[in-house]
Amino acid sequence: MNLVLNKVKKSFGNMKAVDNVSIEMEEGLYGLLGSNGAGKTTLMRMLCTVLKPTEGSICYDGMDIFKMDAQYRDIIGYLPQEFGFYPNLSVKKYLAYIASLKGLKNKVADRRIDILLETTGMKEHSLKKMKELSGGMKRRVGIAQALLNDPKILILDEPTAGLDPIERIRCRNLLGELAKGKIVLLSTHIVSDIEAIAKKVFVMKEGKIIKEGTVEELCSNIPCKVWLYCLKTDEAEGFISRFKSSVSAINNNGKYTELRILSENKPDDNARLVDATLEDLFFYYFGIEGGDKYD
Ligand SMILES: Nc1ncnc2c1ncn2[C@@H]1O[C@H](COP(=O)(O)OP(=O)(O)OP(=O)(O)O)[C@@H](O)[C@H]1O
Repeated sequence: MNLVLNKVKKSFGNMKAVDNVSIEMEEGLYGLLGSNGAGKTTLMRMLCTVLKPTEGSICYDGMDIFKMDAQYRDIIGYLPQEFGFYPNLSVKKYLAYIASLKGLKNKVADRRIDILLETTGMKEHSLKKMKELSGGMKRRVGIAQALLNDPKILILDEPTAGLDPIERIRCRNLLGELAKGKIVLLSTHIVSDIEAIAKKVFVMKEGKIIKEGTVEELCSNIPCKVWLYCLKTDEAEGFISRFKSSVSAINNNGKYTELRILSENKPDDNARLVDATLEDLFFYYFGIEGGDKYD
């Protein structure tokens, strides 16, 4: 099973939202990492046949997905950033409604819904109305609706957006489990969403995939050095303002402050060289404005 994108482009007028993307995915979970406006949603919408590429092809097991048409849509599950939301339906009724839209027979739908309520930890909330759910619960229902047809390909656009840290961990664990036997592509601008679970990460910037590889490969090939430097907190401010655009993390423990600095040169005699993390890589390519760890 594979999904192959060959020189895929999508333009809106003169704007190249996706620019010459060629990637290949097999079974497993893939992360699509990029800042706001990088082109992630546009790419995902093409993978779901919601949008047609301006140029290039997307093939599933060698077949053009746009020619496969309904046959392809039967094997795909999609969680858009904003999914259709019926506030007065209970979770169970909402899932039954989406199942009927997807053409599932009642008996099959009932069985799938029971399994998915269990898998997503929503069983005890199944009679709650959609409007009564927390952000995390809504995302879990969103994942459940994408899984109703037991898809071979699962496309999730920022599934953890707006979740608190506990819900985010829960969501991450669930997705790690779900990836068995499927191609899962998850977009995010939050490194920790994919760091531990992605088989491979695609880094997207200005419509292009600028890097791809396992987390280890990406981190070991970051084109600069990463330094850890611990200094007294009252001395840190001046140092930070001097190295501002190179400081990827600040950890203040009261009396002392620890800085991660991306620099070719040793920033201070007492700084020590450390291994890069995916967070450092994101900072290297997108800078301070690129992500929002607390989103
Ligand atoms: N229908 C459209 N018409 C015109 N421009 C569009 C359209 N859809 C997307 N764009 C533009 O294409 C670029 C990529 O947008 P896209 O939504 O794919 O990025 P993204 O990486 O998903 O960002 P975010 O994380 O903010 O959702 C942006 O500059 C956006 O304004």
